[in-house]
Amino acid sequence: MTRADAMGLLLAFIARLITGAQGHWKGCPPKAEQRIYFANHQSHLDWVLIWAALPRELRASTRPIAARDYWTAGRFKHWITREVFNAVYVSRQRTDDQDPLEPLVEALRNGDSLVIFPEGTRSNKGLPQPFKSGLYHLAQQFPQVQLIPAWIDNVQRVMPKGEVVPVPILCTVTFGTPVALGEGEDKRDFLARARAAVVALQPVESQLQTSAG
Ligand SMILES: CCCCCCCCCCCCCCCC(=O)OC[C@@H](O)COP(=O)(O)O
Repeated sequence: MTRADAMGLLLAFIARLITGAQGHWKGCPPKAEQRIYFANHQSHLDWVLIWAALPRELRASTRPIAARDYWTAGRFKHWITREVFNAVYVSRQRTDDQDPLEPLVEALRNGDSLVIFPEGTRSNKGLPQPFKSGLYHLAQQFPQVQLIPAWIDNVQRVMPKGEVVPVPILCTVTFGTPVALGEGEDKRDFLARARAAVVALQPVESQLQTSAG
């Protein structure tokens, strides 16, 4: 076993410890078909929880989209995303001569499944920020790929932005019904609908907390 494999197992173990096991597949079963999972983003553990919730045989072909500026700055961050999780890096700064979605398109052409956090950054509010447009463009180009919304609950309290040491607390990942781009659907409408599909998966107890504080 390589060091990267061992790190993967260790992180999956930690994720299971703090989440009390698997995800809740409410709107779709885990399945070997090409998918783009999209979720709210509050913590580095978000990706690990989704990954740990997948059946082991689907993990190798399911890849996180990672911000290039953040995850290639520093040897450990680069190693863990490249070697352990086979991340697809995306540039968050726009340049004129390059399509930021190109690496994602290539991965999808390859048949890989992706996990995207369409807010593009971690937020510490209860509800997700508006979604960036990448998800819409990918939905247009890859109509055959299933778009699966997911809500990750409570992780911000395990490892909020700025914290290094995780605090054990129960977390859940809930997967919803696939969302499809409507024929001729407007970009803004689709992105708002996709975000609403994620928010709708928030467990009731946690909705109460969000609205209370
Ligand atoms: C227990 C020790 C925890 C170790 C954590 C290992 C984490 C591996 C995480 C791989 C994550 C890949 C997905 C990242 C998605 C992404 O790239 O979102 C942007 C944020 O990331 C950083 O940007 P920001 O929130 O703006 O600081």
